[in-house]
Amino acid sequence: MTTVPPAPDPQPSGTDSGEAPLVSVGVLGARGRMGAEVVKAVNAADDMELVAMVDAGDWLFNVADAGAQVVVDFTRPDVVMDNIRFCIDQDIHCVVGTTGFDQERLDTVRAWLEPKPELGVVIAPNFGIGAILLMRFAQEAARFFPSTEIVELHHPQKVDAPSGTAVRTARLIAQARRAAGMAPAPDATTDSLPGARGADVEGVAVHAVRLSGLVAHQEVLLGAEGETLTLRHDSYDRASFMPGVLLAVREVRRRPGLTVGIESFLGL
Ligand SMILES: NC(=O)C1=CN([C@@H]2O[C@H](COP(=O)(O)OP(=O)(O)OC[C@H]3O[C@@H](n4cnc5c(N)ncnc54)[C@H](OP(=O)(O)O)[C@@H]3O)[C@@H](O)[C@H]2O)C=CC1
Ligand SMILES: O=C(O)C1=N[C@H](C(=O)O)C[C@H](O)C1
Repeated sequence: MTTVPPAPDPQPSGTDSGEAPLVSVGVLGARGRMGAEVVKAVNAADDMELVAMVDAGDWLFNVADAGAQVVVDFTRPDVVMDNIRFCIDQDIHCVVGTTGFDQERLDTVRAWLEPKPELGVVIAPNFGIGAILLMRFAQEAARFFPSTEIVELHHPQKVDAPSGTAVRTARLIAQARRAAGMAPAPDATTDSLPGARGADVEGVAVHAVRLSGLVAHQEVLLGAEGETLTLRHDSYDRASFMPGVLLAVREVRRRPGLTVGIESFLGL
């Protein structure tokens, strides 16, 4: 797919009317499930203009040639680092929803940004407001419950497991448990089939379900003697991620450096 200019705008810059200029946005992964939703959302936003859509096999320079100020990336964990590097080299701000970021990758992006103090990159494993609140609630609750496990449930086309959201939730819970000086969660299992107890993310068990009919869902199960607390979030439609994505596109140009998660944009 080559660069596809948006429908002509009667006042493309917004400046003739005295309004703020439109933010020029390029979308990477534009033909994918999330990318296509971002294209729709940007086209519907009256303060943005879509200047480039790029997918696998397309010429990445299209986003630079089209003058994108902000690129939104929903591609794949195995290509996203190259895309970010490219955007930083081209002085383009980046909003990244693609998953697969560990501490090493985040440190690498931070290092790439050092010589470009005016540039912003936002990397968020989940732009859904409910999912962000679930992470916060889980973090708050963790210190009160000796046991915490995570079950994430997604559509079967998802390429990574566990989900980026589940990994981040587990890390936040683990951090809260460490800060509270808690012992490891009780678990007497000595004999199980490999995988039966899920993945171990900093001491928190994470279980991944892939099921036709699902979109993106997560439960955090917390247990103490005689009681459990279950926190659950459901994204039934990818439209649920769009308010967060558009917020990040608006914020990224005034947030230089690397921002992980959009909690701070929401006042959390
Ligand atoms: N942060 C958040 O809120 C959310 C994050 N995600 C994450 O977003 C990512 C994408 O998810 P989803 O949209 O479902 O996946 P899709 O597979 O539907 O979309 C990814 C698209 O990117 C394309 N692509 C692959 N390589 C490149 C490249 N080098 N340059 C440009 N495009 C490329 C793919 O093409 P092809 O199929 O030909 O490879 C595909 O069209 C995943 O990591 C997912 O976990 C998803 C939902 C919400
Ligand atoms: O691939 C998906 O669909 C999703 N990916 C993100 C993740 O891995 O956390 C966000 C959401 O769960 C949907």
